[in-house]
Amino acid sequence: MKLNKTIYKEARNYPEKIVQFGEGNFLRAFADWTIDKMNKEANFNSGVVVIQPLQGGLIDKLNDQDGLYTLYLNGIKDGEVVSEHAVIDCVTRGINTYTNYDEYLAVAENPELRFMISNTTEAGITYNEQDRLEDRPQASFPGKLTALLYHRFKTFNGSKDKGLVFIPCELIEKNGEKLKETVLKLAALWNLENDFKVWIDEANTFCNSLVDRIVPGYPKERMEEIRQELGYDDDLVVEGEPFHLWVIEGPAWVKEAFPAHKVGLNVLVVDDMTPYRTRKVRILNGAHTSMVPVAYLYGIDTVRESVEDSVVGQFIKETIFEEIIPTLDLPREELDGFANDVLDRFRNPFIKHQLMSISLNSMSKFETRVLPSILEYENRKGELPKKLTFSLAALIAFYKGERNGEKIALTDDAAILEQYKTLWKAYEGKEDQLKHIVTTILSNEKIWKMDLNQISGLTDMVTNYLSKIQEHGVKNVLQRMMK
Ligand SMILES: NC(=O)c1ccc[n+]([C@@H]2O[C@H](COP(=O)([O-])OP(=O)(O)OC[C@H]3O[C@@H](n4cnc5c(N)ncnc54)[C@H](O)[C@@H]3O)[C@@H](O)[C@H]2O)c1
Ligand SMILES: O=P(O)(O)OC[C@@H](O)[C@@H](O)[C@H](O)[C@H](O)CO
Repeated sequence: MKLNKTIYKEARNYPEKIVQFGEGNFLRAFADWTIDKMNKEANFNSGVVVIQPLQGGLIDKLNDQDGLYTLYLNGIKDGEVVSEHAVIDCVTRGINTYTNYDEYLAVAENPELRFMISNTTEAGITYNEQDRLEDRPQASFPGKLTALLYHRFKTFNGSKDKGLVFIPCELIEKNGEKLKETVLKLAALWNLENDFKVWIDEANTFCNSLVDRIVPGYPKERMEEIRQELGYDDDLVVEGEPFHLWVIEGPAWVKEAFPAHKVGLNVLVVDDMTPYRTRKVRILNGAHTSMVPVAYLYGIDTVRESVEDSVVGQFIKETIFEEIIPTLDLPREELDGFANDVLDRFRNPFIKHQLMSISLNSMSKFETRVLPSILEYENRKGELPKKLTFSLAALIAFYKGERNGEKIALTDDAAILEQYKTLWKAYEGKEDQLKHIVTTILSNEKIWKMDLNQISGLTDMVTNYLSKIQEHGVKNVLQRMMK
């Protein structure tokens, strides 16, 4: 028996006021949970129409379940064990733009539409100059969005009260500003009239936002147990931790328009989210991204096991407290407190956060989440941080795509994977090739936005670590390093 509105009779029908790009785990466990709570406890009365940004995805499953799914929140909150689950019913329908483009465009014609929420990973908010207004659909998320907004602008003759409030959740700096800038760039590329650009600018509000909740996603291994507990089948069960924080940088009126504070949620509307963002991205995400290649090649599969392992755990703690925190400007006590909470969250006994799931697009994540700590450490101390540099070497080894003779299912940009494939193919155990691999990867300015070979000593240090990793394996090298 599959979860749907026939078996879940409590499900309500809400008017669609929110369009959401992305049907992934995070948005369902965080943004839609927030909306669901506001609907149920503050009469927010808003439904969410979900757009699948890529050709493949979960939209068919979502529609098969009438937009319903079960969310589990498991962890420790204020020292108490929390384990709760609920059916989220704010999603009205899902649309695949590749098969139902007209239905997609028609979303723009709804006068009640008020918000846009997105999470298309760090790879999503990009300018694609191949996109055209006539495409059905445009390849990129901003391309699709610009077409939708243009249709709205036309439908309502540029009416100023039909603009939207944008709250993107992608973990990139100034996500709202970047999205607006990309939409305007596409409007220029497509030669759309100036009035449209003015409408984008004046009738719409692009907020920047920062999200925080660990969402490992579909609890594959516990599904039999969960099915027994729920008494129905649900292909979209999603699991997250109770902790949540959503910092929205925007005008003060957004707080009333999106009244999550009224239902006691940790959703802040602020003038400047920079300190929150830097702290979270560098400490939490930075620790995740830097631990992945090290811990995975060490032979560990999950975050909790990594933190609890005596060697890898020590590596992670020293990385955070000795190499990341000293590069940040908030009071030390506050940073230490946040980092200790993060380590507790990583130890959440209920959650099996797979390192491989965090490894998605690790190259761009390393650039945004870890590289700034390396650069700032070097800037402040005049030397390179050893553990973060070791992690960079381990990352290059990780992209060889093999752990103990088994293939690693790498997921990243096709061009990056191709580059690694070519480089590692030419290696064939030749020591001098390692420096070539490192130099080539570090010089990829598309990834790093600079040539990392220019950082004094980095190429040699990474090559040296990579050479040791190749010869002895991460486990042996790390065990010696952490003695
Ligand atoms: N899972 C977490 O713990 C968590 C917590 C905070 C933030 N996030 C953020 O959420 C993002 C997604 O995480 P998730 O767990 O929902 O992953 P997911 O794999 O479940 O969902 C990914 C979503 O991004 C879309 N997408 C992927 N690449 C895209 C591209 N190039 N263009 C447009 N859309 C694209 C997919 O269609 C899908 O909707 C992460 O990259 C991260 O920025 C996740
Ligand atoms: O979700 P990603 O893939 O961008 O990054 C992996 C994790 O670092 C991330 O999901 C954190 O768990 C999250 O950002 C916590 O709020």
